[in-house]
Amino acid sequence: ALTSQTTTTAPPASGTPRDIRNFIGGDFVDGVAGFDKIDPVDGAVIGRVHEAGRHEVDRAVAAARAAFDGPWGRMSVGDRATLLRRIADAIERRFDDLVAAEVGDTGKPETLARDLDVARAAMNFRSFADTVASTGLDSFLTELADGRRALNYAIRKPLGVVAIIVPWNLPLLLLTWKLAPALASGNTVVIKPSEETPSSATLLAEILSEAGVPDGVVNVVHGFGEDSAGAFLTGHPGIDGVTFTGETSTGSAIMRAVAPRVRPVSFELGGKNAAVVFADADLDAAIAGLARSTYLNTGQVCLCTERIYVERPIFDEMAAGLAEQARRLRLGRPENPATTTGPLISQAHRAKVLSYFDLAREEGATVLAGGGVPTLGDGLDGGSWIEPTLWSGLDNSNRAVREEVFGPVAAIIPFDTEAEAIALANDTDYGLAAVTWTSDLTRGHRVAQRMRTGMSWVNTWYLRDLRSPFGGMGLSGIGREGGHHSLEFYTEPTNVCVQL
Ligand SMILES: NC(=O)c1ccc[n+]([C@@H]2O[C@H](COP(=O)([O-])OP(=O)(O)OC[C@H]3O[C@@H](n4cnc5c(N)ncnc54)[C@H](O)[C@@H]3O)[C@@H](O)[C@H]2O)c1
Ligand SMILES: N/C(=C\C=C\C=O)C(=O)O
Repeated sequence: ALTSQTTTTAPPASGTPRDIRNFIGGDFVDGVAGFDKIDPVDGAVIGRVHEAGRHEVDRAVAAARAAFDGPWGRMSVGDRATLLRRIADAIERRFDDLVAAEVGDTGKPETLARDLDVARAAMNFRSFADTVASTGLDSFLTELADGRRALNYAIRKPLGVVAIIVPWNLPLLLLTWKLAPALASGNTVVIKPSEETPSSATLLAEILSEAGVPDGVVNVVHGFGEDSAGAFLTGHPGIDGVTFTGETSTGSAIMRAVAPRVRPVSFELGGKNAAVVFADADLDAAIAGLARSTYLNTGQVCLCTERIYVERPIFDEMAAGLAEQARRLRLGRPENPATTTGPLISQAHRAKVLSYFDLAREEGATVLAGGGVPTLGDGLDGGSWIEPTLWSGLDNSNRAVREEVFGPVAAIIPFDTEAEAIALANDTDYGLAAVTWTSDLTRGHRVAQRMRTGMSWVNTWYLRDLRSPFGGMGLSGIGREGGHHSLEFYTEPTNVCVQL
C-alpha cells in the first residue's frame, strides 16, 4: 500500500530537486545510478531520477508476470472496463498534479498540458473501457459442401507482459494511449518513460495504485535506451510484446532486440508530414490551421507539418500570413496564460534543430520568420528556447525538406497542379500524416485518399476519433492503434471450431 511518504512525486518544496524513483511490484524502488532532470524553461536541475539497472528491470518483469498469473489474469472484461473508468476518474481527481508534472518536465504551456496532455489521459482510459466492453468476437456457422457443419468462434486472450516505451513530447497522452488498451485487454506492463520526462508516468503509477490496480500490474522503470533500461526491457525474455513510440532509428533497434524471440511490435515512429493548400481554400482558416499544425507543442508532435505545398496563385499570401503567425507566437513561462509556445525539450534537441536551421541556409533557404535563438531575459535564457521559423526557397531535393526536424519549423513550397502536389507530398520514405486545405470537398476526399499516410486530414488537423486507426506506414511505423485496432495488437485470438 502507498502512503504519502512512499511516493516521490509530491510537488517539491521550491528549489529542491524532486526524487524520482522506479515503481516495481507496488513499491517505489531506488535505482543503480542517477541522472538529473533539467527544466527546459531555465536549465535548472529540478529532479534526480533513479536509473533502473538489469536487476530492477528483471524485478519489474517478474512482478508483471506474477500479477498476470494472479487474479488480474482472470478478471472479467466487465470488471476491467469498470476499473478503467475508475482510473479515468482518479486521473481527473489528480488533474492539477499531473499538469504540474507534465509542465515541470517539458516546459510546455500550462494551457496546453491541461487541454491536450492530461485531458486526453482520462479520455484514453474511458475510450478503451467502452471499446473493450463493446467489441464482439468473430463467430461463423460453417456449412460445408459435404454436409458437415461447425461453429467457429474466436476468443481473445491478453499477450501477457507488455513493454511500453514512450517519448518525451506528449508523455502522459502517449503513455495512456498504450496503457489503457493494454490493461483493457488483460495484460500487465512494464513502462519505460523517456529519460527527459519521468515525472507524469511515476505519478500515474501512484494514481493507478490508489484507483485499485493490483501491485505488479503496472511497473515503471527509468533510464535511457541502449545499454540501459530501454534495451534491458526489449531484450528481456519475459516480455511478450513491445509497443513503442519514438524515433524511426530506435524502432529499428527495438525490432532487432525482439527478433530472436519473434515478439510482436506496435510502432508509432517519425514523420515528415506534408500539407497541401489549394488556391480555393479558405485562406484565413488555412493560415490558422497551418500555424497550429506547424507550431503546436513547439513543433514537437509527430503529426506536425514540416512541408507545406501551396498552389502558386496564393503562395505569396500564404507565406506572408504564416510568417506573421509565427512571429505572433508568445514564448514564455508555462504558467503565464498568454504563453502559446514553450521551449524545446532539451539543449541537445535544440542543438539538433539549430543544425537544421544552419543546413537550410546552406541549401538556399530564405528565412521568412525566426531562424535563431530568442533573447527572452526574465531568467529564461538558460532554457532551450528557439524561434518559430518558416523557410521558403527550398525543394524536395533538400535534406531540410526530407529529414524530420521535430521543431517549430516548416518549408513552404509552391506547386501548379493537383497531380504535382500529390507527388510532392508522397515523395518521402515516411508515411504518417497529411493535411489538405480546399473548399472543393470532392477534391478534398480524392486528394486525402491518395496520400500515402496512415492519417489524412481535410480542412483541419489533429482532430481525433479515438476509435479510428492511428499510425503510419513506411518509416513512420508498424500497425495501428485506436478502438478495436488496439485490441488486435494487445491480444492473441484463439479460433475454436466445434463440429455440430
Ligand atoms: N508516430 C508517433 O505517434 C510519434 C509520437 C511522438 C514522437 N514520435 C517520434 O519520436 C521522436 C522524438 O521522441 P524521442 O526523442 O523520445 O525518441 P527516441 O526514439 O529517442 O526515444 C523514445 C523512447 O525510446 C527509448 N529508447 C531509445 N533507444 C532505445 C533502445 N535502443 N531500446 C529501447 N528503448 C530505447 C528512449 O529512452 C525513450 O523512452 C521523433 O522522431 C518523433 O517523430 C513519434
Ligand atoms: N497517438 C496520438 C498522438 C501522437 C502524437 C505524436 O507526437 C494520439 O493522438 O492518440
